[in-house]
Amino acid sequence: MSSELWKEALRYFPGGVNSPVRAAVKPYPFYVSQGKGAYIYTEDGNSLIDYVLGYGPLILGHANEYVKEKVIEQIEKGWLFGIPSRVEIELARKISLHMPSIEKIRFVNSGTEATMNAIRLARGYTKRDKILKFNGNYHGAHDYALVDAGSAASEFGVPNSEGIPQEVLKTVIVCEYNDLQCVEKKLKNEDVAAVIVEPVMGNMGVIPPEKDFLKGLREITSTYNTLLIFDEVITGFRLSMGGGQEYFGVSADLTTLGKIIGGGFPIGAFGGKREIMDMLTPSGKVFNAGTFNANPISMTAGLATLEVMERENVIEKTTYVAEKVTEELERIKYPHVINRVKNMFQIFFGVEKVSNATEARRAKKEVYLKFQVNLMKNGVYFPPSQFESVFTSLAHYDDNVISDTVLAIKKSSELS
Ligand SMILES: Cc1ncc(COP(=O)(O)O)c(C=O)c1O
Ligand SMILES: N[C@H](C=O)CCC(=O)O
Repeated sequence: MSSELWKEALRYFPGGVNSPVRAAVKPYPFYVSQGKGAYIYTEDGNSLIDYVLGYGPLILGHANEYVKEKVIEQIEKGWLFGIPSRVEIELARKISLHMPSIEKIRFVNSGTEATMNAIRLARGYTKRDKILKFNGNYHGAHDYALVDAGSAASEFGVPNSEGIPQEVLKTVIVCEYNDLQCVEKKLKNEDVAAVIVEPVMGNMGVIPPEKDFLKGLREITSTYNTLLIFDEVITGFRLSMGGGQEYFGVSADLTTLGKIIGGGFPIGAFGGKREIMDMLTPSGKVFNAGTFNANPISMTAGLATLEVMERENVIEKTTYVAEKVTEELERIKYPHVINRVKNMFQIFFGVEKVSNATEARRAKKEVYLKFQVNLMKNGVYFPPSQFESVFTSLAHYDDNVISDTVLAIKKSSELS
């Protein structure tokens, strides 16, 4: 039973969990025993249609057969060598085919490592110390990212984590998302190595960039010789095969990836212009290394996932599901706004517009939570936090899954 497992977990893990957002499920986290397709199955004998999908990586759904076969084939051959293997080249080739701004890439093990290293590389390349990020953007759990951070950092009231040296904090400048004037002013007055941005905010709920925001960032950063880093850990291979860059028609100097490119196994990557990437060790003097970098299991699962995505028009199918689900959400009587970009979305109650983190924080979180708990009772799992995104997968592209979701929304909409 989940209740018993939870009691024991509280003995072993701080706050009972190994990543804070998992503790946001009310009244206590359910424990998952299995996942298949669009469904997860709990230790309490319940099944739920899963719209969290491991917080984004599982764009094909749980335990996809093709990915599973490929991973098992790789396991038969061995799972870690600390020696290069063919599959890392195959995955790099595929990524760079779809994302031409990535001329060279380094595989690491999480989105956190990806952004941490991309920032270090930007500093090494520009010989400047400062970076600019946006309020509510989440770039992982390292020191330079935990300033006005979204996701669980906002959910648990610590957008600015304790334990980060003042010297580090002095190097991080924050602007409001969609505020180009702020960016222009800061870049004019300070020597900034890089602007790092989520092309669509997916860690304060979902917040799209306003028209010309990303293009504006491109222009301003070019003017001041500041690098533009697109953090596409969520949006890469989700908004389009070429990520947010292709979708919005803006090219970044450096790109960080994670989630989907590992097919559900631990992954991170950062890549970009050849002349910048060549500053990395061993060709250059900006250090990065990792025992598990480019491990063959994550490479294989990622490659298999991208192969399915190419074959099966996954982005359009997952977008269709998101359209159907949000059409039903629109019918909810309680005042709300829904932000959706392709196959990622979130609903905010009690506000008329959410275009940045400050506005997202004004939404009625308690109403969202009530809705989320109602949905769980009716067989659908939305993120347990207002500050996460709802995701759809290929496995959701199924009439029964969609109609059961629509029914669950109807039954869960009494919120006053
Ligand atoms: C945009 C973005 N960047 C970076 C990260 C960090 O990735 P990871 O959790 O794999 O460290 C996340 C999610 O956690 C993310 O959504
Ligand atoms: N929003 C985070 C990543 O996108 C959620 C994952 C986590 O914090 O465990």
